Amino acid sequence: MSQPTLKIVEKVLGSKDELAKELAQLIERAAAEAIKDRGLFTIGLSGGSLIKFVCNEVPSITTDWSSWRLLLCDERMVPLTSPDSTLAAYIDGLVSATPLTQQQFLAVDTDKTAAEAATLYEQKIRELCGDSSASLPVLDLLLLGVGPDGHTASLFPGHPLLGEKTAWVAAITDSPKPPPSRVTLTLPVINSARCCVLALSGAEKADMIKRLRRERDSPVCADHLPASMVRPYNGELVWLLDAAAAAV
Ligand SMILES: O=C1O[C@H](COP(=O)(O)O)[C@@H](O)[C@H](O)[C@H]1O
Repeated sequence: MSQPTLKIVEKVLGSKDELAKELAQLIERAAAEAIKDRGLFTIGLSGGSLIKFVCNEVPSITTDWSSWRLLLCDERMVPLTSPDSTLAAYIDGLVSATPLTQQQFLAVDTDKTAAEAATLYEQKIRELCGDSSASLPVLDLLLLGVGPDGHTASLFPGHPLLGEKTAWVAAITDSPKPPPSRVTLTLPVINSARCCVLALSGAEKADMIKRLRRERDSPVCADHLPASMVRPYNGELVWLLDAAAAAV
């Protein structure tokens, strides 16, 4: 059976700073559209290098901040005091620099087991979406990073979680990248979003990106890297690369 066509936009920016500015403009547009159409903007944030891109440029955009609801594409099971906490990094970078409040962020309960936290996080997203019986949520915008191994969120190459079909949020306790215990949005949730942005930067990722491009442009297969399984067929997939990452 042939796969539906995926709408892909790929942009190569000269530097990491330009990438951050492009990303901020995209977020500004997505927020304006979501708020106009639905009165709320739901945005999923990832950790790692993406945090700086978002925190450096997003505070200068024009938006109705009170209509934002921010969740995490994945979170490490560490307390907010840990330097590994993705939520803490965003609170630190965004709450003092914008009118956003900490209550607008959907926190993962990192004091629970990963399995309990995943169940609770799914409930929180169901409440946010206002439809407790929906089969999948339609989040406005997911910002995803890609690790040098091709992982995205906390979905790692060859991991059984890539086959998850029904849960919205899953626990992982054997992450190959530390810390080992995390929760993550699953592929069905990621691929139901209105827009997924992959932010790809750094020369160390260039070889992996060549492989990702090939995989992205061919039918999905079980041995593909997790980042090339990001295919929001009912929305749009945006790749933002800096020149070093895009080098062929
Ligand atoms: O561990 C993680 O890594 C990925 C990629 O991080 P990067 O620093 O290589 O960009 C990140 O997207 C994910 O959210 C995070 O938990």
